[in-house]
Amino acid sequence: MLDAINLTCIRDERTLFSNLSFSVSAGEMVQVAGQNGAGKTSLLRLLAGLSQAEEGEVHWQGKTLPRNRDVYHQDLLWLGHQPGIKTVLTAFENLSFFHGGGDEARLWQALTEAGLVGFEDVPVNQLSAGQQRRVALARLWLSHARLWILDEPFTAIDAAGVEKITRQMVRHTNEGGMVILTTHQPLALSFVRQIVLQEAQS
Ligand SMILES: Nc1ncnc2c1ncn2[C@@H]1O[C@H](COP(=O)(O)OP(=O)(O)OP(=O)(O)O)[C@@H](O)[C@H]1O
Repeated sequence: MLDAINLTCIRDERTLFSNLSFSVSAGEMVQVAGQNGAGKTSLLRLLAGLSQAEEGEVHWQGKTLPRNRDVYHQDLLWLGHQPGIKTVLTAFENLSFFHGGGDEARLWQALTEAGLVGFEDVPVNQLSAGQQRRVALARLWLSHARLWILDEPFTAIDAAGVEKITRQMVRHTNEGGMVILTTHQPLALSFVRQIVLQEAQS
């Protein structure tokens, strides 16, 4: 279980949120919502352990992130705003880099699911914006991480791609995984819990 406990986040002398507490359990999908600049990415980065809250703590399986860092890194799949891929490498090389171990069949399955077959040998910097995003998202078909934290996964993705990624997120939660995401697109899923960040205070 992930617990956010009394989180306060201040950026540029503005309090984005304060005393924010919630928990995410196995099988849950949570959407962090709010207008541009409300603090969604800032919250996701705190949850991923990439930045520190001014106050409060994030716990994974009952322990603070600093005390549980190794386990957390194994259990977490973080896909940030930036695709986080190496643009001089091909799609296939990127996926091999993230999920080495010689299981080429799984890499090909992920490339297929992500709609990248035929483009696997093209350097990523020659792919379209949506295809580059798909290289990052292909990890959703490779990862064994229990917790997925996804910042705007649908950016630059076409409608068919959005549907496919959504199905994969549902499959993950049905198997006991957890998903925390931000998206400005409506999610056609009734069971998604929303955490709405209100307008920033000055
Ligand atoms: N490292 C930083 N230094 C200074 N200000 C920051 C930093 N990171 C974020 N901010 C500010 O915090 C506010 C919230 O940013 P954040 O990216 O969390 O918003 P968001 O809700 O994800 O927005 P969007 O919907 O546009 O992606 C913004 O006003 C931003 O300028």
